[in-house]
Amino acid sequence: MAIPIRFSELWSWWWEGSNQRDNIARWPLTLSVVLFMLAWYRWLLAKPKKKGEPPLPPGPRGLPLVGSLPFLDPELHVYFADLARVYGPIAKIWLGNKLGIIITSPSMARAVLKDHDNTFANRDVPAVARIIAYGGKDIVWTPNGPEWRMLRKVCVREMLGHASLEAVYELRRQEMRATIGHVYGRSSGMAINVGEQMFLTVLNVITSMLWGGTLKGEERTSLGSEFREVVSEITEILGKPNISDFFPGLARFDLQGLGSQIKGPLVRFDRIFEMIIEQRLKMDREEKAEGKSGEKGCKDFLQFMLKLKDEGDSKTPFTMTHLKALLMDMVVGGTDTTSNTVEWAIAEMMKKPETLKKAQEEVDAVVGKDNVVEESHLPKLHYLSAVVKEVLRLHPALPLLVPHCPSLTCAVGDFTIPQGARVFVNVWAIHRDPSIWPNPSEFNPDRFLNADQKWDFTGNDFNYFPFGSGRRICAGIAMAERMVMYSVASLVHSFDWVLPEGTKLDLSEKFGIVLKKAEPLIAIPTPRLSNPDLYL
Ligand code: HEM
Repeated sequence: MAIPIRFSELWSWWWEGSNQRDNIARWPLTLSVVLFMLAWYRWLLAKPKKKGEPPLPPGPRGLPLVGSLPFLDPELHVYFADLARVYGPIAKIWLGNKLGIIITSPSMARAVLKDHDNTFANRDVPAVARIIAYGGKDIVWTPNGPEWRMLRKVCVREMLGHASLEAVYELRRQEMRATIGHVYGRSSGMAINVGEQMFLTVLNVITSMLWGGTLKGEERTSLGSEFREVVSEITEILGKPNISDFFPGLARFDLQGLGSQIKGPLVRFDRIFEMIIEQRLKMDREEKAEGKSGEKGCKDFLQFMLKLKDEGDSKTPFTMTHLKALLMDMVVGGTDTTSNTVEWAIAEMMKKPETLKKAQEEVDAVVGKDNVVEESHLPKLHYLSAVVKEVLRLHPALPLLVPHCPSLTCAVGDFTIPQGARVFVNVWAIHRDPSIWPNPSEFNPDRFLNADQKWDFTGNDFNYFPFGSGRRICAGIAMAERMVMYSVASLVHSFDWVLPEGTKLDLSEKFGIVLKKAEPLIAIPTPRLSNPDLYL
């Protein structure tokens, strides 16, 4: 997804992009003049074509060619919420040559994600995402159809369903205990970066579920640090605004060079994937030779996927490209989303210490101070569950979801949404609508303890849907819910948290492919369990 920029910056990207390619600098410029004329023409004529078809939604006029790009605020979710106040719950915005539709009310969200789910369950794939996802062969970017359904089934039912997650609890437990031990080791008054710690924990959990049975010891540790580097390189490039997305006609010229930049991390990832896959195949061959194959079922998701590749449905085959693209989805899609939510939870509770105290009292009562948190305790932690829900209300990890794209021109409300538009559902703004949520900016977990209202993550209630709704709802909800709850419970049970002297808690947000804290949470942990053995 592209982040917005100011016009001066847009120009400098354009300029840099052109200069990096001296030998072709002249003809893209000429070409762009022609495209400018075409884009302007299209922009002027962009209105419903069929007689009697409802009009496009209202929205700012913008400028020829660039549309509203010069006026965008980097905090895109806030800017879109402001537009909704002027133009209403369904609005249009021109981003270069691309038509964006902004949805900002529960009823419009329902129309798009439920009533017209089949039409809108598609994506407008950003140029760099197509490259990094092996040509868009992953779950996130594959269009609605048999291939996407097959991938979803593999992922949600077979790997990220409750039964599969239960089977690999020990892996999550080991990583969580290692994190708590590591934080304890640094708890002599030293501050830690909470988000960074959690990112490492989640990454280790995900990779150990993917190929934990394949790589061991030193090899696994060194791979972990390489992964961290590559993931942050990828998220950085994915977060940059790209002229190729605003002017799809120019995409093939890759004027900013982001397409070639992302090929670097892709090659590194691919090399790692190849190496791990080769290792797993070798282990399988050895086990077969020793007559041990099929003894205990699959040891990790990689083994399961390799089996599926060889034995799967011939009508919609699961290929090696799908396998690698799924590995990429899990590693890139599951890490930042989960770790940022944990960081927000600790930060919000530190800002309102009575909530932290209440959460700690609850965990103490359920787990005891002479014990460690286990996932089996989580269903009894009602207040903590309310904390997590409230954090995801205020700071949904993907504030505009992953933009949807209608496969057909469609009427929504009194307006037309043309085929191919990029549809932003501003769940962040809906979660802060004062007509739904009293004192919406206040962090108040108690609002989720009201027994009359069943708030959950199923996406059935369009007042609250941090994981999206409909066919394209998050594929990792079960995993995310467990990991966030388990992490927050373990962190508040094991430690008290204070800020380093002289620092202030800043809760500002920063828009990006994942909504982050503008300033990382740096906090000092103090052990609160009596027995040091509980930190080993
Ligand atoms: C707190 C953590 C998380 C949040 C808030 C979150 C939220 C979301 C949202 C809002 C979407 C887009 C829904 C839409 O477009 O309508 C999404 C998609 C997705 N998420 Fe998550 N997510 C989280 C964690 C995870 C994890 C841990 C995984 C996997 C390990 C994961 C895998 C995916 C995938 C594969 C998709 C694409 C689904 C599709 O297009 O069919 N997510 N997530």
